[in-house]
Amino acid sequence: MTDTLQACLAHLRLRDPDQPEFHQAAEEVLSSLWPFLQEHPTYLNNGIIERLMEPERVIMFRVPWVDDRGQVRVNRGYRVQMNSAIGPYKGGLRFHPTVNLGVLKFLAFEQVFKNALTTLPMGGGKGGADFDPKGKSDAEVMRFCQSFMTELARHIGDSVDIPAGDIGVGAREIGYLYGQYRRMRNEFTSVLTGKGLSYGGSLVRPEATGYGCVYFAEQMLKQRNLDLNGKRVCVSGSGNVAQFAARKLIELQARVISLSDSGGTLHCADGLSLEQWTSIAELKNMRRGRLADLANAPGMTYLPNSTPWHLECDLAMPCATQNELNGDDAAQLLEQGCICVTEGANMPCTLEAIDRFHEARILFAPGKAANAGGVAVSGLEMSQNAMRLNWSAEKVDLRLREIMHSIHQACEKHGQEAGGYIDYVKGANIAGFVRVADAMLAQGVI
Ligand SMILES: NC(=O)C1=CN([C@@H]2O[C@H](COP(=O)(O)OP(=O)(O)OC[C@H]3O[C@@H](n4cnc5c(N)ncnc54)[C@H](O)[C@@H]3O)[C@@H](O)[C@H]2O)C=CC1
Ligand SMILES: O=C(O)CCC(=O)C(=O)O
Repeated sequence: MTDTLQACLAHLRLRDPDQPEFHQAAEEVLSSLWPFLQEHPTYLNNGIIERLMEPERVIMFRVPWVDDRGQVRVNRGYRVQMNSAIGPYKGGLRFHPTVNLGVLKFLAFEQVFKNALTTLPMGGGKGGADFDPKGKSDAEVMRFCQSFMTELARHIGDSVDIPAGDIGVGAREIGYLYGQYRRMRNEFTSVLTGKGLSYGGSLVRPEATGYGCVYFAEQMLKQRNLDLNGKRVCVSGSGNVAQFAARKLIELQARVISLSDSGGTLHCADGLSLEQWTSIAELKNMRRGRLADLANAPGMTYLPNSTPWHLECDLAMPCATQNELNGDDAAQLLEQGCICVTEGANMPCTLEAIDRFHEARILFAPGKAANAGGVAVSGLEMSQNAMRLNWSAEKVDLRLREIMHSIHQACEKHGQEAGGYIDYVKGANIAGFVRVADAMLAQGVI
């Protein structure tokens, strides 16, 4: 399998032909790692690549539940336990109709490298279901979560596998999932992160992914003696990551000129104010509405069926979902003068888009580095739970900043190119890989 990069990728495609997202994530990682692997043949000779590509375990299960009309519904649930060489499996749960094994394998694979970059002892995993919480009542979501956890509970534990949120799984879902686990096991442990503050959650966990992404962008700009002050930033998405990225950007005097959802883009040419941000957060988190509902709000223009990438901006922060920014979008961003792209979502840019950013020598950071703040603070939530105490928001935020800074340093160290350009993709992949691969080598062929 490992004779050449192309043979390796061809083998993966042949083995699981219906998993294009996983192939894409593998291609991104392996292409940038390949020269390093040639220089360090021990990894290839010990089958590290073959083992990294194959999940340690995949759990797939039926999730039956009853809707508000009394009808029995069935969804498919999953947990991909990808790699536990450096710690228990850790990674979110996604509830979205597009969830399938290939999507979760790509997310779990990315998570392995991301968690290693945080320097905390966490392996990688990801799970979820093809359940769509959109349009469901709270009672339906609760019954679904209880059924999902009834099966998942036998495969997780605070030293085994610690899930958290992702798309479609926020505070409400984590609460229902945690309640069911506690009821079944009769124990109060750190088996999930992203918990509510009243039952073991950490301050700053809800904000951490978005804030961390902005801290990372600050470090990137610093490379070129720039800062966020006055910069126009296109943010996509309007969920957890997008909201808190936008919030921190506003705090740091940047101009957030867009947010989006799957229906379209909200354009705010002057930059979102804190009041506008608050009304959007309330719409999304409390009323679970669509951005189209704000079409007539003052100072904002709603662009139906549109992504934000044609808007004139200095920075782009894709924070919605995978492959939301393609090669043509990248070309448009470059044409409009964008100098920095920081991925808040997991794999939001296609391989073609990344190639364009690299060719143009602009700053580009992959999600596994830039959005690692969320899982990092999940790790801090686990530490606080284990010590049975709570840290202040200031303390958690400071640790988050330090971790994002150290990830940036690791990218700089391993991603240096001729002329001082930093290839953050290469840097993040090599730094994450070495930590996991060395632990695998030390533990023998398992
Ligand atoms: N929540 C977390 O702590 C972390 C999340 N991520 C990643 O960040 C991304 C966003 O996740 P969250 O904000 O947690 O989820 P969320 O469920 O809170 O928000 C998802 C957002 O994406 C939008 N969206 C979904 N599909 C879309 C599409 N096709 N086009 C445009 N918008 C679309 C939704 O409308 C929503 O605004 C995902 O890629 C996730 O894997 C990464 C690291 C941590
Ligand atoms: O906080 C966590 O454990 C998971 C976060 C996550 O799913 C991600 O980093 O993509």
